[in-house]
This record gives sequence, C-alpha cells and structure tokens, in this order.
Amino acid sequence: MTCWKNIKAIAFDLDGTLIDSVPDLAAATLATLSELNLPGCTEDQVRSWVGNGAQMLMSRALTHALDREVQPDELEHAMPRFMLHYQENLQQHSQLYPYVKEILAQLTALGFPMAIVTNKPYRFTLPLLEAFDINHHFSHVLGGDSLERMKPDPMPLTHLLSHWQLEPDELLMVGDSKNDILAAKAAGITSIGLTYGYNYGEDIGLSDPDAVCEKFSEIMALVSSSLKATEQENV
Ligand SMILES: O=C(O)COP(=O)(O)O
Ligand SMILES: [Mg+2]
Repeated sequence: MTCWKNIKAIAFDLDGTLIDSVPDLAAATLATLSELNLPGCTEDQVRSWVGNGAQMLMSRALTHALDREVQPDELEHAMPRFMLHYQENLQQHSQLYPYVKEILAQLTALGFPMAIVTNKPYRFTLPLLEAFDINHHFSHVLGGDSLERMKPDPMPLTHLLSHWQLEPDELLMVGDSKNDILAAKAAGITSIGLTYGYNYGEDIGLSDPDAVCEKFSEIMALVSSSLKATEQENV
C-alpha cells in the first residue's frame, strides 16, 4: 500500500506534466523535415513520438517521413537542424498547464525539496523553466543527457535519492508517461501518473502508478496527506 505520509521530496517530469511543449516540438520537427525536403507530419503524430528525448523524437519523425528504418548518418545530419529550430522557438506556443505555477508555489512554501527529471536535453530545460519563471522551485534539474541513462532507467531518481539522502519511500515522481512510472518503480519510489499529457496515446493507468490524477491540482490532496501525518506525529 502506498504510504503518502512518508513523502519528503518530489521529482517532476517536464513535458506533458508541467508544460504543454508539443506545439513547439512539432514546429521544430516540421521545420527540420521541410529543410530536408521530406514530407511533414501532424502535431498529433509528434505528440505520440515525444517521451524518449530529442534524438528519439527525430528518429521517429524520420522513420515516418522516409517510410523505412532511419540510418545513423541521416539522424546525425538531421539532429543539429532540429536542435537549432527548437532552440530558436522554445516557447512560442508552449504553455504551462493550469495551476502548475500556483501548486509549485504552495509546495515550495510547504518546504518540499523539488527536482525536474526530464528526458528533454538539459540545454532546453533550464531556459524553458526560466521563461515560465518556475526555475526557482527546483534545487535540481536533470535533463535526458545529464546522466549516463535517462528514464525509464531509474538512474536520475536514484541520483536524487542519494543526493538528498532519502529512503525510496520518501521520494515521489509525478509524470505523464510510462517512462516516469517505470523509472519510479525501478527506483522503488512512489509515483503519480497524470492523464492529460503524452503517453504514446496509451492510458497511463495501465502502467500502474500509485495514483492517477486527471488534473495537476489533484496532486496537492495526495501530497498534503503527508503533511497532516507529520503534524499529527508532532502533536
Ligand atoms: O523530451 C521528451 O521526449 C520527454 O520529456 P519529459 O521526460 O519531460 O516528458
Ligand atoms: Mg512527460
């Protein structure tokens, strides 16, 4: 049984959890395909390709456009173009999901240490957090290329556990993708799956997170049960 009262720190996924970033990722993907004289794709297709970092997104887009397996040199040729297009338009159409700012402020006020654990390359992550003015909530920001392995590998989460000197049941992962839930399970930590993000078009409930939330604001009720328990222990 999940013990919400033990939660002391929270790791947040970024794309599809805090920020709806697909519109800008889709624009950069389309610009890259067009530069390579390849057929385009829809925003819905890009949404189903997000989840394993920028290189995998481009690899899936090229596979679709070429209608065959993509060769390493083709991916190598496309990547710098994609990175440049996305860098130039990180925040044209992307938006924070409702109440993200308010809830992060409340969690910070309650004293939870918080981190970002995303598969997005680090070089895009910090500027995006800064552009939305939420960077100050996170003492740790781990991109998909910050460590040797990215989610669904547990490495970024075990890194946080050892840095914060926490037991696994004291860390919570909040994310929209099965990669978040698989990483959390492999690290032995608690997880919340959000239904509104990107999960390859699959139901996040099938990954069996400890709780499923339809809105970001719903995480507050679960996390605050940890505070009530702490208050009672201190009476
Ligand atoms: O960039 C991606 O592919 C996914 O990023 P996320 O881990 O923040 O959802
Ligand atoms: Mg995500």
